[in-house]
Amino acid sequence: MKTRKSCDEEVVIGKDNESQRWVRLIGFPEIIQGECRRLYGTIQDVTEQKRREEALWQSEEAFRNNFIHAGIGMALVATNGTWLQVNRTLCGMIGYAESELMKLTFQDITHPEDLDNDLILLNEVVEGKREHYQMEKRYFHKKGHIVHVLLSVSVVRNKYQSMKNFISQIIDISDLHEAQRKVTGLLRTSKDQNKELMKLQNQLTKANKVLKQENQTDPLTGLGNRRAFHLAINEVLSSRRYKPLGIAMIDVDHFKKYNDTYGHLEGDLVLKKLGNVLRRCVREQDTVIRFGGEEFSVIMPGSTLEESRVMAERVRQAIAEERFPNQGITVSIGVSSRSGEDDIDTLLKRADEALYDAKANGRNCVATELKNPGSDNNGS
Ligand SMILES: Nc1nc2c(ncn2[C@@H]2O[C@H](COP(=O)(O)OP(=O)(O)OP(=O)(O)O)[C@@H](O)[C@H]2O)c(=O)[nH]1
Repeated sequence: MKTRKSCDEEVVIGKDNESQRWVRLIGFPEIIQGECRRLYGTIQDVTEQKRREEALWQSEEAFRNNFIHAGIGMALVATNGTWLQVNRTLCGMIGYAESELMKLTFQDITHPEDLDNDLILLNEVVEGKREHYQMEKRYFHKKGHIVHVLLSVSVVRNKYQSMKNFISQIIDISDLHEAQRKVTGLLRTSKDQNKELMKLQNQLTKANKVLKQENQTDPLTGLGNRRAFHLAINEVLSSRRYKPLGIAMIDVDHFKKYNDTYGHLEGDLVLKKLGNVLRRCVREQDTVIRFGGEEFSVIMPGSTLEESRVMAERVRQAIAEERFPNQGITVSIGVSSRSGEDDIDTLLKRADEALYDAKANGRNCVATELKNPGSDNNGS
């Protein structure tokens, strides 16, 4: 009233915090003869509006503080890629001063191999297909080296929902990337080493197999040797499949004389050929062994004494009918068959005794074990 001017002010009324309110005072003085006689005006309660403004200010202040002091890189980026605002962490991460970075776009410092993917995703945000995207990408540091980052981009809109710019959060994952690279390298190396190890192991297994084979094979005839005989017998005895087990011991007749007459090498040829005849005569489940010298053996799983005798007779006949160089060859055969829980030695001893009998009976014949003649095991 004293100044005689109109007023428009916002003031606080009320005594304490709880009752205090903001009001807007608008007044016009009525001046008559230079004197202010009356005052027209309005008083509007603007407390809510004031509170909203305060909340907005506080939220902006919080965002600003977060942005500036964030431990990760943060930037506001224009839709054309220009940096609008960057924080200190981002500048430190890629080695640029704030003023230098503001003259660039994100495209300028992005690795060319990552740029297309980044632009595709950004475009999807511009087209409204997505509000946000995240990707791993590479920036070039000002000094030229690569910085691996995890980038998260969100759109910032104005109050009319139009796109204003983008806000980017950028985390330096170079250390993680390096660790990953080392782990991958180590895995590859250990994979290569494993491969090499497997190869060596395979070679070793093959070599062992060959060695084992050689260890159990008679080099002259290619038949199993005495070692193979014991392994084969043990295998049969440990299996419950075949209860009866026939053994034939086969010995060449007058072989000394053959050797003396035609020479040892010719004798070898006879032994070789005998091996082939034996192989030809036996069944699939039987095993032919060169027991030693001019002595062979046939293991007949599942064969009773009589079945073994029949088999032995077939062998004897086949050999007697076979054409050998120089002269015909005959063999004497002793047969035994497992009865009860006979062990190998007992079985062999009985077959040997039968062989002795065959020789004594004039050779070129088959004799069966004499002991326990009634023990022909029929497998039941
Ligand atoms: N060529 C050759 N002869 C062998 C081999 N092993 C053993 N002999 C011979 O086989 C002969 C066996 O002779 P003997 O044990 O007297 O028996 P045999 O002359 O066959 O007489 P009987 O068995 O009684 O019919 C010996 O002359 C041995 O040298 C071999 O690998 N090669």
